[in-house]
Amino acid sequence: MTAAITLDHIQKSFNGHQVLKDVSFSIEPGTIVGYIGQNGAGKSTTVKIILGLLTQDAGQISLQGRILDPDDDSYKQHIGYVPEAADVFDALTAREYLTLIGQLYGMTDTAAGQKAEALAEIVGLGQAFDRRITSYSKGMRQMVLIIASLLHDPDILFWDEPLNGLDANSVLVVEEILQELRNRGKTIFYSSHIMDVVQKLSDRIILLNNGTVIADGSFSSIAANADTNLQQLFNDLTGFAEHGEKAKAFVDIVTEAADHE
Ligand SMILES: Nc1ncnc2c1ncn2[C@@H]1O[C@H](COP(=O)(O)OP(=O)(O)OP(=O)(O)O)[C@@H](O)[C@H]1O
Repeated sequence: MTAAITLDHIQKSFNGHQVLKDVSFSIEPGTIVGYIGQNGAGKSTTVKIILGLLTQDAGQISLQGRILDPDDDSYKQHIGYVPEAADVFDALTAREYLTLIGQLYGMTDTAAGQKAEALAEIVGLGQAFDRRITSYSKGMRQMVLIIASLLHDPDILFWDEPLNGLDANSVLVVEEILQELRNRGKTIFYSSHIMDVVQKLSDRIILLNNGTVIADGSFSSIAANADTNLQQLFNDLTGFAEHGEKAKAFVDIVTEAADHE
């Protein structure tokens, strides 16, 4: 089977600091991959390189068996992206914004508008669909981004913190949507810091630390024993043991009597 995503020895530095030292993996279609790592580990950088928003210093990327060519962006038709921090044109209504996105992917405005409205209705945005996005809550904006990433029915999804700002009910809906997409052969590559969700949803977990992949596999295959959970495993593998001491030292300083002028 042709891999959906293949990274072959990717390296990337910023200002002399090597963020990605040597990152390689290959992902089969129809897989949900949780891409995890500490803040600043290089998760967003990896995704931006795959999407052509950044250029790697070394290494090769293939999507659906085709080596990415920076001069040919036709592969973007097959990709959906939810960025971690999105610039939405929030002076537009959701209808206007999503119709515009659909058009950028080659849909007619009628088809894009109708599809977006039907999706918005299902996730509870129907009544707000013709309101400006400036008036939306964080969770509502996130749903707009999720719809925007799916309008053109892409094969591969890159979602950076897709559950950002969503309430508990919306999280459940999005989790089910992810699983349904996977069941229909889509590949989902997402990053999140919510370890219980990553543990529950991911067919495969890839843990990035110090610029390399230090764990890669299903949760049961990377867990040392059956009693652990992904949060514990993450702490162990990234060498982070002293969270209690850190919290105490932090609050000691907060509550320390200060000299005031
Ligand atoms: N355009 C840039 N210029 C300089 N440094 C950058 C740039 N983009 C990212 N970095 C640095 O690269 C490192 C990795 O950043 P990245 O955003 O990929 O991390 P991340 O794993 O996604 O983190 P988080 O979980 O906090 O979102 C950080 O040290 C960041 O400061």
